[in-house]
Amino acid sequence: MVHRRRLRSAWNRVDSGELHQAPRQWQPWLSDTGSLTQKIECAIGQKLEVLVLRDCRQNLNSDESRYFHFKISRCRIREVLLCTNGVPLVMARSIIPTTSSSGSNQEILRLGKRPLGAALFAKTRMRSKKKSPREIARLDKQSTLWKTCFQQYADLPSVSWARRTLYRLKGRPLLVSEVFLPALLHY
Ligand SMILES: C=C(O[C@@H]1C=C(C(=O)O)C=C[C@H]1O)C(=O)O
Repeated sequence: MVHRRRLRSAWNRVDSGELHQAPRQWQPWLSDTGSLTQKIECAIGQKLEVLVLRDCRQNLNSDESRYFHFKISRCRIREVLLCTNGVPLVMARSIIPTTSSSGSNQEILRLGKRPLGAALFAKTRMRSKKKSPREIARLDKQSTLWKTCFQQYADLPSVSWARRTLYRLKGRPLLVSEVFLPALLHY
């Protein structure tokens, strides 16, 4: 009998004590619970540039399918680089299931070059008091997310620290993965 090879996942819950495994300089970025866009813009003292690499319906990678218990295989995926003065600071990949971008969410998620955080952290939006579940990972060339991001961003360092957060927009899930790039440490 062929046993399904258990998908290797490098992800650990940030509140499971794994944060101290990360390099000290990445820990505040991995654990911050507010808007990443706002945190970066505060650090750089100006608005971020959002370079949209892809924003279309695609297949999930194996890690993401497993995260959603294989219930969804194809949905809207948005991949961006958050830059300042043309220098990438973060690569982000957001999984937006069809059910999460329908109804009144459809207009809210019509983003273009606006950062997703502007929708998720809008003052007008009631935010649930519950903390959004957060995982962190040390990505290398064997990591599923590393391989997925490298297809869109060839300058991705061979070892990168990342986080992924399950946000909810009007109760509907969005999985946001963010890979931190070396230039962010200049701020
Ligand atoms: C979720 C946020 O939005 C940021 C912007 C994104 C985008 O525009 O696609 C994706 C992830 C984040 O880095 C945030 O600011 O916290």
